[in-house]
Amino acid sequence: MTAAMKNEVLELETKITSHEAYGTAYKWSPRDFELGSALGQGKFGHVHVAREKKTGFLVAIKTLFKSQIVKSKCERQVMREIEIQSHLKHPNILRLLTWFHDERRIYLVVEFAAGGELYKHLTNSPKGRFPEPRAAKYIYQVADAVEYCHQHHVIHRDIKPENILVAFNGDLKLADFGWSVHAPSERRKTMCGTLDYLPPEMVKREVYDVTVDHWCIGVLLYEFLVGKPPFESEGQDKTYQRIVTLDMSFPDHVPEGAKDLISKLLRPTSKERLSLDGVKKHFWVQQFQSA
Ligand SMILES: Nc1ncnc2c1ncn2[C@@H]1O[C@H](COP(=O)(O)OP(=O)(O)OP(=O)(O)O)[C@@H](O)[C@H]1O
Repeated sequence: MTAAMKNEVLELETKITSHEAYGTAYKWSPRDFELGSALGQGKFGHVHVAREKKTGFLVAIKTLFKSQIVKSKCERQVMREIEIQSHLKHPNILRLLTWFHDERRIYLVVEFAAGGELYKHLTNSPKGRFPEPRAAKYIYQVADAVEYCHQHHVIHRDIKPENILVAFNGDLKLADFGWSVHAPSERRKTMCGTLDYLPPEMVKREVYDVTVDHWCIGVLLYEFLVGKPPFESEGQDKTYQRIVTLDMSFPDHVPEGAKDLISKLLRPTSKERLSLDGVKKHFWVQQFQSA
């Protein structure tokens, strides 16, 4: 993206978030957006690409039906997701630009990630895995985004390829804060997240802290390079068993540097896990940063 384009995007983004184009008291409504094609189906409604009429700025609009939220007793979870996401401003975190609601629906106006789900990029790659430089670049961006979350006392808790989107310039955008929490020093486990990405302390329903995300980044990197997560098994019990005993192995093609990094993240106890700054500075990640 050229500097001029970057400025333009920034300017339009500011207009939308500050309501500058309309004045600060402006109340957004669906009439301000021209709805385009469907991007996907969410739990409580649909996601569409849309154009803000006055600025022409492309966004994604996620519509949530209030009745469905109430029926699933997810009011608090949805409000927490909105609350958390509206405060996070980082280049690798999907921006919630603004939101509004009417009698039946909540509309979330979010940054448009033209590349779609990272999961699809992974499955469409040759052999279902990413080449080393791409995996290293991605893991740096995820580590940077998650480090920012932790600095703002937010634990994501559900990092996986399905919850990461790709922007039009190829940068990653961490999304789906549905399971994230404001992090006190320690929390007691509530069962959530994908089995394959659960750390041992969550499997054992013990207290956990921000380093659950460090573990997930280790699983993510393994999946980037191997094409499947390290503890994937036939049944749920077997997956749990493999997680708590750290029963994993690397195929021959995984480079030594990446093995070293994954092993430093997939450690049984939280204190042993490499810091996120350590991930960004790891020699295997660093060697691809200028590439
Ligand atoms: N900002 C966006 N830009 C591009 N595509 C998007 C965007 N937001 C969502 N999508 C697409 O719409 C799909 C559904 O959205 P999303 O995952 O946010 O819904 P959800 O309610 O969280 O569903 P689930 O939790 O089941 O994934 C995504 O998988 C993605 O393909």
